[in-house]
Amino acid sequence: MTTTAAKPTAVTAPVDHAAGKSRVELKNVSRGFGEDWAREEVVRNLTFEIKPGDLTCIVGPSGCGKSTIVNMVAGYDHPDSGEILLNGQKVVGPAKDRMVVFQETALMPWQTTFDNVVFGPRLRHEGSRPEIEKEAHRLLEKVGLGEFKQKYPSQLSGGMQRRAELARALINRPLLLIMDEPFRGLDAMSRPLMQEFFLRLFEENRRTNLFVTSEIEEAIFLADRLVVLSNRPAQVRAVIEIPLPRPRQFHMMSSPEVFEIKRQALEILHDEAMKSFGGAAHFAHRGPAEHEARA
Ligand SMILES: Nc1ncnc2c1ncn2[C@@H]1O[C@H](COP(=O)(O)OP(=O)(O)OP(=O)(O)O)[C@@H](O)[C@H]1O
Repeated sequence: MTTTAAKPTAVTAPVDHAAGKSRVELKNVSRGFGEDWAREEVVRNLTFEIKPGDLTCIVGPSGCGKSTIVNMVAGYDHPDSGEILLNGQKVVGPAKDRMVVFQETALMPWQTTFDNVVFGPRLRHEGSRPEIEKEAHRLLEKVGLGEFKQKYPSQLSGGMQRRAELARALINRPLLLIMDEPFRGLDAMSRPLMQEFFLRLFEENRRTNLFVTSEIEEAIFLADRLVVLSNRPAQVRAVIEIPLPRPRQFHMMSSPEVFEIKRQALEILHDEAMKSFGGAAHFAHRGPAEHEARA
């Protein structure tokens, strides 16, 4: 199956006053795993801000600690030191004001797309049943799944599943939408369609967004700001503003300023990747025999 829609359907939305007004601050956040001598520091003194109505992209080398950061912002995990604030309030646990869309589908396979979307609000008895269902219908139309409401997740393509997840997150009207490599694993046709679809959705109401990706082009295309991370332990290596106007269009990606931003970010990422390969490169250069002889 292929992704069928690249533009959110025009459906009148109830006013969401919270969208686009939330600020997230990470202040000297550190996190490690393991006991005593075997403890590994994964995030070190991380400080950055996600401004209201902005899409902030975290980019970093593979395994540097991006999901660990997401888990802490979502409240699934806690910093060892430092703090995370949402509109000045310390994040102490998961809540529906911070919704996460992960790269793996989290849709319940035994429920229809519609039932997946209404699941959270129904469980929490938020509003009347007709209200919840009306909003679910609206959101599913919005994400282009109007005709797929009664399908099960396995009957949807990867791109459709991500859109269903978006509807499921958005029904909670989160103050912060967190996307953890949501388009990883999509095929080469679906990924740009999803990027454009997601951009249009974001640009409609500018809900404050934290987006994690390891694709630098995707980050530049989507973001207002890139937070470029170091190798593990993750630290902020650079914060790069993306001066492209909105609505974003693919043709903007061939401008000289995008080329320069890409060069800057790739230089840092390459530098960081080389650090993790440092030991291996040194080993390869001298050869195993020499190492064994010295052992
Ligand atoms: N709960 C945990 N217990 C022990 N180690 C953990 C835990 N969570 C993460 N780690 C370790 O932290 C490191 C960073 O993992 P994380 O998934 O945050 O990185 P990432 O940048 O998201 O990776 P990728 O680019 O592969 O998605 C890894 O070495 C991982 O094993």
